[in-house]
Parts: sequence; C-alpha cells; structure tokens
Amino acid sequence: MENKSFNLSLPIAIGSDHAGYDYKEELISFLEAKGLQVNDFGPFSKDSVDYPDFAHPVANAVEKGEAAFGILICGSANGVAITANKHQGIRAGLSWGEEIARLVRQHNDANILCIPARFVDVALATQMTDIFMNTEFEGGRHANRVHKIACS
Ligand SMILES: O=C(CO)[C@H](O)[C@H](O)[C@H](O)COP(=O)(O)O
Repeated sequence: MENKSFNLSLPIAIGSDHAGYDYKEELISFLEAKGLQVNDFGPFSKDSVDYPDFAHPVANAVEKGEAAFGILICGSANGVAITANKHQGIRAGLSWGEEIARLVRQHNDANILCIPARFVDVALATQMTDIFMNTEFEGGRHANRVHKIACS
C-alpha cells in the first residue's frame, strides 16, 4: 500500500493500559482489515496495569525504526504521551478530534498518536487513526520548529 506519510511496509506499534484495552483491540482489527501489520505490545487483558510498561516498548520500537508509527491509548492519553515523549526520537501527540489528528501530523510530524479512551468514542478513535496515518507533515515553517524540539 502506498503511503507518503509512513512506511507501511513496517508494522504499526500499538499499546495501551487497561483503560485503552478495548480500543486497542478495535484499532488492531481496523488496521489488520486494511492489510497492515500490527505489533501489539499489550496489555493482553483488561486487568489494571501501569501505562509506562506499555508506552516505553511502543516508543522504543518507533524510535529504533522498527515500526512505521505508534498508537498509544489510555484513559486521558496524558500518561502514555508523557512517557513516550521521554524518548529522544519520539513526538507523541494527543488527539481528541479529527482536525487535531490531522494537525498533529501536518504541523508537528508526530510519530505516535495518543488517544484518550475515556473521552472519545471508538468510532472517533478509528477515524483519528485513519487520518493520522494518511496525513503528511507539511514541512516549511514547521520543519525548523520541529527540529528545535529535540534537545541535545
Ligand atoms: O493518563 C493516564 C494516567 O496518567 C490514564 O488516564 C490512565 O488510564 C488512568 O490514570 C487509569 O486510571 P485507573 O483509575 O487506574 O483506571
């Protein structure tokens, strides 16, 4: 499948906590139905867990270039976003609407989409995922800003 935004010959890395578990399963089905490969970093049940245990492995996979991009889901999306953004090569952005999902790619070149499962329905989560993975970074004035995010 041709995609100018991400190399979709690589798997998509996904992870959540218990609050995002059901959405993770739905998004995996959605992506696999499109013929995409998904690497599920867990959890594998709805038992209460700690989101960093799943956000760090997803961030590592994206950072190492082993995944096309990442998707992280928890209750508010803040925990997974804060965790993933500890990684130098990660730009993890929260999204709660279609336009935000587009902007986080166009303006911020995000490589992980963070979804707040307790604040959006699963249909919107799916639509945001579709928009995110099919939207290109605009570059231009945004390129220097994104470049300045990384500290040395
Ligand atoms: O961002 C989060 C934590 O900072 C997430 O919303 C978690 O899913 C949430 O904190 C889980 O809460 P719970 O009461 O343990 O279900």
